[in-house]
Amino acid sequence: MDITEAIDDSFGIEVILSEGGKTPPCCPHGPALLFEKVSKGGEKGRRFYACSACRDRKDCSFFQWEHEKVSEARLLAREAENQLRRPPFSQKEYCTRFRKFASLPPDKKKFCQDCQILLLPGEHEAHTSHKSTDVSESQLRRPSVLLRPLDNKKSNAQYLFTDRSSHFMLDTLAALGYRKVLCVGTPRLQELIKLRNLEQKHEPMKSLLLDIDFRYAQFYSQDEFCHYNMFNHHFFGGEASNAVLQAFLTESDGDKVVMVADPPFGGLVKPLANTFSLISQTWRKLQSSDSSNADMPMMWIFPYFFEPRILESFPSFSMLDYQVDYDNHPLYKHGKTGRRQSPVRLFTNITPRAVVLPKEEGYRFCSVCERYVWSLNKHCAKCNICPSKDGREWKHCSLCEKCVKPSWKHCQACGHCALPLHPCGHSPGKEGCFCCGSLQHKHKACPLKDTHRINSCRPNAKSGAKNVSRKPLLKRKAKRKSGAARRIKKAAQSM
Ligand SMILES: C[S@@+](CC[C@H](N)C(=O)[O-])C[C@H]1O[C@@H](n2cnc3c(N)ncnc32)[C@H](O)[C@@H]1O
Ligand SMILES: [Zn+2]
Ligand SMILES: [Zn+2]
Ligand SMILES: [Zn+2]
Ligand SMILES: [Zn+2]
Ligand SMILES: [Zn+2]
Ligand SMILES: [Zn+2]
Repeated sequence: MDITEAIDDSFGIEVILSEGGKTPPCCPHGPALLFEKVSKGGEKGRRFYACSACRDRKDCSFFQWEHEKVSEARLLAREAENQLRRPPFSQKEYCTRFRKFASLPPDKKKFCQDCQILLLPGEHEAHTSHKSTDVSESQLRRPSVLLRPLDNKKSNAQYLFTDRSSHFMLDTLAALGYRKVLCVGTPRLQELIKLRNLEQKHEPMKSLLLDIDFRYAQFYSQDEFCHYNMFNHHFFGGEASNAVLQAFLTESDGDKVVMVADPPFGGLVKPLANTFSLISQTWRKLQSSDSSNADMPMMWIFPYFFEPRILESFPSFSMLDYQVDYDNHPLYKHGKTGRRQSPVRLFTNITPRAVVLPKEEGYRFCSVCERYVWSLNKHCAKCNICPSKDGREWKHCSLCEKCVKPSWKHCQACGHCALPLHPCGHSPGKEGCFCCGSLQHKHKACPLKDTHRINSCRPNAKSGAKNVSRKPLLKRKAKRKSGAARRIKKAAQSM
């Protein structure tokens, strides 16, 4: 039995976080997450453990029923597999290697494209049949350019910030007085911070990168990089890495710290929120007593249609109108220049009016909402908000008494606004409640609403809950959208 079979006949999957003190089994990505099947009637199904980080079982096939007895032989095989998938060097060894590499003459500085590793002199021979390239000083300072972005659509596609977006974020954080940036899954931001320090034009900033991609370990010292899984707050380097985080979060000499996280798109909100809360708690414990109630300043970069779910976990967060865009993503471009506007936004507990969005890019300040908004996001006097979420100009419907997407029309039969081609008359929706499957009510009225909170409530039967990828969502007219893509698109439409 594997995860696909386990969820094949199911209606939905829910993540169960920390119930009691049971230690979860480990896959190569650290402690597995506990999931629960939810069937159409809303009955709870069997619980099982699966990998926290991989949404494709080709990347990690770990599966175990909650109360399954696992034989000694299987445990040993598992441990062997976990060992096999560890990085070839420890962080300390990577640092020593880097120092050696940096001191090599320019013509000896080689990088193996196939193995994605910096080569030391004695190692060239073993890579002669591989494609290797020279590494310049400036390339060594830009690992996110040197390394091939991971493009595994299902588990870990690496989308790197454009200069526009990364400079905007860094300038904003610097202007707000932050001197330490905890970079969770944001290697390009960390790189920019280090480059900026070299210019010696600004007050120096410190950064610590936490990322699952251990190729980055080659370029950073032990207090600059930790091999980390943000879905279970797992440090592959154990206690030593945890100590690095603690030291970083300690605000000595008034160095204010902020976290910036850009998780993979299909990442489950609930475990991510749990991780960010744990980081905030660690930060709080390290503060002087006067900030014992404060929350750690955070920016969580995620698509706008996850707003309800993020706010459910972090009610003090606001979604900003700023459109984050990516270099290696042709469709996720800013405003008018790209084929589409990027749906990726900043969610933050920093006061929105303090985050000044650039006027020259088309943002303006709304004095009523006290935040910067996108030019097409016009303030509605009736709703008394700037209502647009997706960057388009929304319009007020007096019957619904709220602003709706420009493409929506008020439907008399349904009694609310919807896309002109919606499955009309099937109120509360042809597919009923997306939480428990009942056709009698909508999610809002679902009696199980508070018990069934998962990122994407209902997986497509075949593709499974974990098949959430970043790319398919972007292809508006993809021939056949994955279950996840359909779901996320639906989430976007229902907003
Ligand atoms: C969408 S990319 C964001 C990159 C960012 N925009 C930048 O330019 O620096 C997601 C990042 O999270 C990392 N990542 C993916 N899964 C992760 C996990 N389970 N734990 C920690 N990091 C992860 C990836 O290696 C990648 O660097
Ligand atoms: Zn795994
Ligand atoms: Zn090689
Ligand atoms: Zn407004
Ligand atoms: Zn309105
Ligand atoms: Zn309406
Ligand atoms: Zn209708």
